[in-house]
Amino acid sequence: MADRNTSPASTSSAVSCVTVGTEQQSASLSSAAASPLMSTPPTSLGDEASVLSDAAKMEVTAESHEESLVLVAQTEAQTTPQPTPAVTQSEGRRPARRSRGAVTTYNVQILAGTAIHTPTKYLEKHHGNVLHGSLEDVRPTNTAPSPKKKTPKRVAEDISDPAEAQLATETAQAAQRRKSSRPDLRKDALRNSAAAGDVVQKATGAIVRAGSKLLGSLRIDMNDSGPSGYQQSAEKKVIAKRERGALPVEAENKEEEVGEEEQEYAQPKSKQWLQQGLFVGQDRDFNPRFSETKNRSRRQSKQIKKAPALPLPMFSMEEKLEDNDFRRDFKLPFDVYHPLPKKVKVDGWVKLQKNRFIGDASALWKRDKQDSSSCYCLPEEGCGEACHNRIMAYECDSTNCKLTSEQCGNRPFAELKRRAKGNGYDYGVEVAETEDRGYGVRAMRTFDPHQIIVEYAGEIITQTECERRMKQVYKRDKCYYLMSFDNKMIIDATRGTIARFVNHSCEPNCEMIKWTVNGEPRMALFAGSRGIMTGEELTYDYNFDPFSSKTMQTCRCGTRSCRGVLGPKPKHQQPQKESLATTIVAGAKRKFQDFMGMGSSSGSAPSSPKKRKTSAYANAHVIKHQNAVAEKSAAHEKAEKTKAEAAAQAASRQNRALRRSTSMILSSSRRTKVRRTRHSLPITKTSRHTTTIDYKRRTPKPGFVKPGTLKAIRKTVQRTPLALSKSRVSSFKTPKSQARDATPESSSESSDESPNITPASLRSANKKSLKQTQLNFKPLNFGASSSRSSDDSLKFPDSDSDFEDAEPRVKRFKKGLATTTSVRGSVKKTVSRSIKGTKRTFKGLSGRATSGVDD
Ligand SMILES: C[S@@+](CC[C@H](N)C(=O)[O-])C[C@H]1O[C@@H](n2cnc3c(N)ncnc32)[C@H](O)[C@@H]1O
Repeated sequence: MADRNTSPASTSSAVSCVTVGTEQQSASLSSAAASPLMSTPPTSLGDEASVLSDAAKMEVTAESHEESLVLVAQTEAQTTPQPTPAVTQSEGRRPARRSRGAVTTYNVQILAGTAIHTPTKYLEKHHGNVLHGSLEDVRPTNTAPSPKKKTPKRVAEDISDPAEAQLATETAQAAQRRKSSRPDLRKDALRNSAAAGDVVQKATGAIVRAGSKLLGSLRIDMNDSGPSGYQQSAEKKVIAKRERGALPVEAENKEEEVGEEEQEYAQPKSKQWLQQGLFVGQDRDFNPRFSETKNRSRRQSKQIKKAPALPLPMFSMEEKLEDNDFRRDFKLPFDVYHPLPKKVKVDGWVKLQKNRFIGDASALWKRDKQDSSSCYCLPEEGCGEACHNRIMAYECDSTNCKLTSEQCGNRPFAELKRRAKGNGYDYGVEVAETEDRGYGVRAMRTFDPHQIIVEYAGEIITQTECERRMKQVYKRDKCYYLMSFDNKMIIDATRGTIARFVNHSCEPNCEMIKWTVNGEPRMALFAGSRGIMTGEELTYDYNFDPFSSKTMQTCRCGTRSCRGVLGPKPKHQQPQKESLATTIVAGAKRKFQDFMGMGSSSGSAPSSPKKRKTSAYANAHVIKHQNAVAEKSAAHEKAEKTKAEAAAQAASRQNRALRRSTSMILSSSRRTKVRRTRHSLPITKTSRHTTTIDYKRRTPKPGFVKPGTLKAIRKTVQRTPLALSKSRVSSFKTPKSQARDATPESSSESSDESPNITPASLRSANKKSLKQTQLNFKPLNFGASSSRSSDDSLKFPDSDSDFEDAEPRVKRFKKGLATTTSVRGSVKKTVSRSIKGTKRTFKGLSGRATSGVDD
């Protein structure tokens, strides 16, 4: 116990609670409390806390006791000598718990005056007697006893307990001793704390003032200007006062101080936040004395050309670097937190969030309700890739899917709806301007592969309404926002969602897909298999239908595999087949028209609504391209025409020749008849059928059919009989004189000399003779005398068998004649048709070109 008492660290705890048991004890302890060691303030927070807690408990008691004891002690001290504190036997023993609980406990901390360490705030809260103001106010000016001081007297007089009286005496003595060295310590301490509070407050004020002045001076230095804000206004007031001369300098200074204090700290203003760094966004000629607006107007008046702020490099620095002219100073953009260029506002765009039916479309729509689909996915599958609805592009809902919306992963349009309720970044797309394709759509966030991005919604119209709009409403428009939808319906997104601004690309990053949602078809843009990055332009393949599009538009997507036009790649002109003239020319014409993008409906009529999007006006580039193609095609047509003419000439020559041969054949036939009549032979009928033949193979080439053809035919006819007898084939020579002199009579005579003719030999002889016909073009003297020398086996075909044998050849000639006639006719027709068609084509093309250029 003695050790503990001597320890300064344990002082507070040792002395914080003193149990007054006996007189001796109390005397010894009170003396201990009065010793300087015991007044050492606590050093630890825990200790202090314990002090505070004790102080709170015993505060009132201790205070009242202190006062009373001091008075009692004073009176007793005057009468009795001070007893020397003695250590009794019982000092080393701790009293029993019961005895300890029965006695009064005092807070010696407060008694000893060490409560100085209690924070002022705490005292203010828990003690009514904390002193404020200057020390003068606290210092007793009036020595007259206060009425309050009488109360303790009464209390002291009331003390009847001898133990308490003893304690009071001892405490009074201790207090007396303390008073001699530290008069009224507690009050002083309280005063001191109040004064210290004031000092701290003032010091804080001074520091803040100094800080603001320093900041002001810094601003002045940096900006070559005076301070700003409220400080400036305070200074202005002072200057104004000086100017008025209303105050002398000293008074003025005082007033200034007080004024500043009042102005700045009496009513603290809301905190002034710095909006930006000191130099960010400042131009060289920026004067901070002036407002932003005034600075701007001053700069504008100076007409200094400033470089516009650059967009951040990650999006456009590459192209800027490629631009050699781009060599300018730049400053950091103020809105560095907004990396993308600002989104644009599109004039005249009426936004629609969902489809709206116009006119008859609604009725038609109801009539053709969609089919249904359902899936049987398990929760663990989550309607993934294998979901039946997903495969069929049907959105799952409570009617066709058993999973909950949290479990199911096939509800894209529901997701879209959720996103639309969020902020712009949830929605994820915005309109932006492209360099050469008008407006476009840009992603403000990332999208997963195949994730829904935005719905293509607008007015649902019928084909009739579409045509009406094309003719009347959109006839001067450059862009159409029409998309073939479902069941001959068209979505006109002129009033519609942002999806209407999505441009075409030959290497797109999105897809436009039709889905069935709650039984209704809906179109939406989905991310492609690569997904989408923030800032990427969204594109899909327009997939124009070339048969219904009126004009092709040049594609400016700039991808490697760009097809050059919006739509499928134009087919190259295939080499023309020289088949039948009709087929050729008709085919060529169709291909030419296809290539030029002119269907049967081309002209002034609007294009078919089947096509997804068309442009009303072809630009100059397209027209140029079309002209080039037209020239090429015209040259080709011309070549075709020349060829056909040459063929026609040849055919006509052949025809003339055949006519001659026909007359010959006819005369021959007549003669045959005569002979037959004479010889009573049956007349062989000649076939008049026209066979369809291949133009290329059957039409004689120019130069092949010669005027001498007739002679060749005659010769063939003449020579045929020669082949009748094997023995005579080799000796086929007809002396001209003999042939000329030969008479039918003589020939008739000789006919009797050819009996050995078999059908087989005739056939083979015919073949051979036909071959020879083609090979030899010797003049044939058909009417020459059939007389022959005995050596020569030449025999005029005057016998029946001979004429019979000649019959197939006659047939073939007649057929040839018919064919040639038909070929001639068809060629003639085709050529005229071709010329007409070409004329029409050119007419149409020139008309279109003119209108396009005009536009
Ligand atoms: C549905 S709009 C797209 C939005 C359009 N850019 C705008 O400003 O409103 C279709 C039109 O955009 C233009 N366009 C779209 N993609 C294009 C591309 N790759 N090249 C050239 N023009 C394109 C064409 O004029 C086309 O007719």
